Amino acid sequence: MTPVLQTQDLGKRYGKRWALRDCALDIPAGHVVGLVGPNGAGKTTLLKLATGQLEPTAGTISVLGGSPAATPAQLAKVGFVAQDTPVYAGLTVADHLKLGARLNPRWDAAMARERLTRLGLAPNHRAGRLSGGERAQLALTLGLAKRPDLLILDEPVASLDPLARREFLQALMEATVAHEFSVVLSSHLVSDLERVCDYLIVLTDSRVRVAGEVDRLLATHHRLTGPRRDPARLPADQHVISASHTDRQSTYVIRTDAPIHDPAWLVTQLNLEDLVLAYMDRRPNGDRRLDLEVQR
Ligand SMILES: Nc1ncnc2c1ncn2[C@@H]1O[C@H](COP(=O)(O)OP(=O)(O)OP(=O)(O)O)[C@@H](O)[C@H]1O
Repeated sequence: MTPVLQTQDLGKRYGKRWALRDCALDIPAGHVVGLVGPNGAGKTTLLKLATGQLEPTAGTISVLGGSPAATPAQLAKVGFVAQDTPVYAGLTVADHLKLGARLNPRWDAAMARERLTRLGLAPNHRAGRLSGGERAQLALTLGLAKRPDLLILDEPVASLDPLARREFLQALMEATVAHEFSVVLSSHLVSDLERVCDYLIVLTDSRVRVAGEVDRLLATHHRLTGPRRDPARLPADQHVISASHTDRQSTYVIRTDAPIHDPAWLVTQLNLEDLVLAYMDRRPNGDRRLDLEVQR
């Protein structure tokens, strides 16, 4: 099956500063991909490269097997809702639906109408007078109604209240099941990602730190707690992701495919938030053997 997103040595530089570099991804179709990382990590840059709004400085990127935004057919396959959920301030809600129907070959008019009615967005309401959250709901509805093969959402739920966030993520999940499309969404809200994502990318300092299916990542990462131990004394197949020590105790987050038999360690499983935080931990980490791991 054609990957939804494939990059090789992908990089983007603004002036002298790399916003994204050495990015290698190969994401199969059919996933809801969570993209997470601190402010300024390069998430929006990656999403804009994927939608053809930015050109790479280095490397290559292919989306659904094609060059981003290269042809009308490619544009029709990819939906994008930007971080600031832009809408046309002078147009009404109904105008947006008419425009969507005219511009998108697979437009789902019934779904868009039904969803906006349920959300209480009146057709004659000017978009410029909507609240931030209502504007986001309009933009997200347009993204869903486009019925793309890949929907890219840059912090889609940031301006929504908790109930609206839950409703949107539920609708997104139902739509992916019903219409079998892929989603890439960035968010700082790991609990939201935990609810909907089955594939994770962690970006920090302009680089992909980890990428892979959530189940596999959770099965291969563990927290080890026990008597203080130097990282050099860990088995070679245990790759240190993060480490912290007190005088007597060490705590490691490691990645390994092998079972852990050492009785000195208390081994605990991680949840998605633990995993993300371990990769985002920027404390100096002595003998860190691996800080970049990409899995399919
Ligand atoms: N147009 C631009 N010109 C110069 N630098 C830019 C530009 N856009 C982004 N950057 C820089 O590139 C880096 C990555 O920015 P990006 O917006 O991709 O991060 P992000 O992970 O999406 O951050 P956030 O979580 O805060 O939205 C940042 O250091 C940012 O200042």
